[in-house]
Amino acid sequence: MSTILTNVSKSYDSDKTVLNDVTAEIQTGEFFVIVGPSGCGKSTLLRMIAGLTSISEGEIHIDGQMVNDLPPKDRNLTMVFQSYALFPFLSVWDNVAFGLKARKNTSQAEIEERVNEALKMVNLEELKDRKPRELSGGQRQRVALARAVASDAKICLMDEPLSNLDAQLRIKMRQEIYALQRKLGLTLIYVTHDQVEAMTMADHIMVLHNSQVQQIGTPTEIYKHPANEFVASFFGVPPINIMPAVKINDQTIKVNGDFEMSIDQQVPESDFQVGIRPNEMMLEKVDELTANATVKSVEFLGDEKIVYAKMAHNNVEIAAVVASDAEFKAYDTILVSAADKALLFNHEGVNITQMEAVVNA
Ligand SMILES: Nc1ncnc2c1ncn2[C@@H]1O[C@H](COP(=O)(O)OP(=O)(O)OP(=O)(O)O)[C@@H](O)[C@H]1O
Repeated sequence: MSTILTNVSKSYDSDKTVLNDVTAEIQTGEFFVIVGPSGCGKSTLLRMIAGLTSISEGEIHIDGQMVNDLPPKDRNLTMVFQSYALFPFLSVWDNVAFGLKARKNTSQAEIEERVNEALKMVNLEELKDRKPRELSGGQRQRVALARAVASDAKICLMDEPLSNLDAQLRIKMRQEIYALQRKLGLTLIYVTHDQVEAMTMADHIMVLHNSQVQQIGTPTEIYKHPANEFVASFFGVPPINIMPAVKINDQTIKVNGDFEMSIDQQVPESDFQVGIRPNEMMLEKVDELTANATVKSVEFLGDEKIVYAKMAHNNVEIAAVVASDAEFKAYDTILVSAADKALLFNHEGVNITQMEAVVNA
């Protein structure tokens, strides 16, 4: 019982492929997030699962049934859009009931029970007679969620449902959606361009870029073992530092011509890059002669600081997370090195790290 995409491709015009050969299996009851930069085809993929956009090549199966030619209403799924798609002239209650009424095979008593239950779940019972225009953005979002919940569909598809909300409400709604999905055991397929949303909610994440699936994995797998440079850079704030490196000897490399580190795998001969997360960078204030970088700016975040620095070679800029009491300021001359872990990428950007690299600071 799952949703299976097999070699799914999409071209809108004959020459432009928007999605190329997407294969994935989404388990029943899981929170599956599709993430990627703007225009990478996320919505298109969701709309193909929903049946709102045709499939150019490949097959989609839902619970064992090939659905390529099945109209949306027969796919037993529900969808929450960015715009919520609420009917402005219907009350909250009627908006939630709309799908059930349209199906015609649900009794009035059952409709009432389901709608009331769904409204209770999202804490909107008291506002059930209001019209959408009399609600805040977050409340409208909850109506859309209640509608999805009431429909009792097996699969719920959401396309950037939180993008219209302010930051605080987004965090709150994120928690509510997550709690609801867990409570109901919904299969939730969720599209976002926000890596934090993906990381915090997903059981599995599909990363899309350049029309292709870059990686499918749990948030931990994606963060710790990114398939390539793109995935490594997409997740993490500030992003991972990627720098060129050369081999010094079998287990020592020189990063960006600025500092050496030893790693516990056979070092590639040439032409590779190293990726170091900002919290693995180490900084030390030193005199100009010893320095290999200069501080550009410092951001104070409360518990920690982010130091942005320019390395001595290649105009490379790095970010480092340091303790909030570390005293760095713009124009300080510093010695940059790296602690603990590094990823290695070959010239095509593919992650070739065999084991975690260890630093010899
Ligand atoms: N109906 C259409 N006809 C032609 N091209 C389309 C159509 N819909 C989308 N596209 C193109 O397909 C590509 C993928 O669009 P899609 O909306 O799936 O991306 P997305 O990843 O959801 O982007 P965003 O995060 O900006 O919403 C884009 O280049 C877009 O211009």
